[in-house]
Amino acid sequence: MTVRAPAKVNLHLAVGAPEDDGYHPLATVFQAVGLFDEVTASRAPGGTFTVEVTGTDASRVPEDHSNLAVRAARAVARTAGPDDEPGLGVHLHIRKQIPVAGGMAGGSADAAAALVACDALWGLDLPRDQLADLGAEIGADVPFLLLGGTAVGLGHGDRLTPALSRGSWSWVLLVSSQELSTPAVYGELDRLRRGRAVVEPRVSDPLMQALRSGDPAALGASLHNDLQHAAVSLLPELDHTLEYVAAAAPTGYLVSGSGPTVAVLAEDEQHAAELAVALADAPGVSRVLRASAPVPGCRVVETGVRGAV
Ligand SMILES: C[C@](O)(CO)[C@H](O)COP(=O)(O)OP(=O)(O)OC[C@H]1O[C@@H](n2ccc(N)nc2=O)[C@H](O)[C@@H]1O
Ligand SMILES: Nc1ncnc2c1ncn2[C@@H]1O[C@H](COP(=O)(O)OP(=O)(O)OP(=O)(O)O)[C@@H](O)[C@H]1O
Repeated sequence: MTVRAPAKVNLHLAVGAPEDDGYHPLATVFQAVGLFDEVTASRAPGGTFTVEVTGTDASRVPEDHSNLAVRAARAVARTAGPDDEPGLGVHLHIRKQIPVAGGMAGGSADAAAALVACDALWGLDLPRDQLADLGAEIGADVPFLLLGGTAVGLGHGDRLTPALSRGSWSWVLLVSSQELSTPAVYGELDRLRRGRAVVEPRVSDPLMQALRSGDPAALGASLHNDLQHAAVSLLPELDHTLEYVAAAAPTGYLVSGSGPTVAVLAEDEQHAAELAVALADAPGVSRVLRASAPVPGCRVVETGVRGAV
C-alpha cells in the first residue's frame, strides 16, 4: 500500500502569544505543493512496527520509534480496538524528497501518509476526520497534509477550512544547507517579542483575495510569515539568501513555515524555470526545486494488487 504525501508552504503565518501549553495560536494559510514523500506500508507480524528511509537526506531521519510515521502507524493500530490491535503490525518504507527540518512539514507528511496507508492496509476504513484527529496528536501540520489544496488553519494550525484558489501557482524552493528546529524558532520569536504586546493572529484579507483572483503579483505582494524574523535571527546566513532572492526580482518570496527553506513565487512556469537558474548559486542554498501548487493531500497511489491502483 503506497501513499504519496505533499509538502506545504505557509502563504501567510500569523502567530499569537504562547498559551499555557507552550503552543501558539495561529492564523495561517497553507498550500500543498507538488513535492512528495512516498510511504509504502507492508504487513508485518502483530506488534511489529519498523521503518526504513531512503532518498534525499534519508540519513537525517530516524529509523526507530521516534519516526513520526511509526508513531502514526501505532496510533492507527491503537484505534483499531483491543481485539484487533495485537494482530496488527507494519513495515514502512519512506522515500524522501521533502527537505528534512526545512519548514515544509516533511515529517508531518510522512505521518499523514502512514495514517492513510495503515488504515487502508488493515482495511479499517476510518473516517478522514478521525485520521485527522489522530494526526493532530502527532503534529499540528498533519491534518493539513491529509487534506491538501489550499486551506486556512486556525488554533494550532489544525482547525482547517478549505480556501478558494484560482488556477495553479508556480514555486521555486530554495533548500538550505542548514536546518532549523521548529520549537527553537517559536522560542526565538517569543524572545524577540518579549515586553511587547502581541496582536491576535488574523487571516489576511488581501491574501485571500489574491488567491481568488489567480493573480501572481497580488499573491506575491501579500505573502507574510511572522516566523521569518526569528528564523533569520537563529540563522543569520538566511538573510544573505533572502537578499540574493530579492535581487532576482521574483513575484514574491518568504521563508516557508519555521524555515530555513525559502519559497519563491514565479509569474508562471517559464518564469519559474528562469528563476531556478538565476537562484542556483544563492548563498546557503544546497538544492533548488520547482513545484506547482495547489496539489491534493495524501492519496493511495499503489495498492500492491496488480491493476488495482
Ligand atoms: C511552523 C509550522 O510548520 C507552520 O505550519 C507549524 O506550526 C509547526 O507544525 P509541526 O511541526 O507539525 O508542529 P508540532 O510537531 O505539533 O510542534 C512542534 C513544536 O512547534 C511549536 N508549535 C507548533 C505549533 C503551534 N501552533 N505552536 C507552537 O508553538 C511547539 O514548540 C511544538 O513543540
Ligand atoms: N518521517 C520523518 N521525516 C523527517 N523527519 C522526521 C521524521 N520523523 C521524525 N523526524 C524528525 O523530525 C525533525 C523535523 O523534521 P521535519 O522534516 O518534519 O521538519 P520541518 O519540515 O521543519 O517540520 P515543520 O515544517 O512541520 O515544522 C527531524 O530533525 C527528524 O529528526
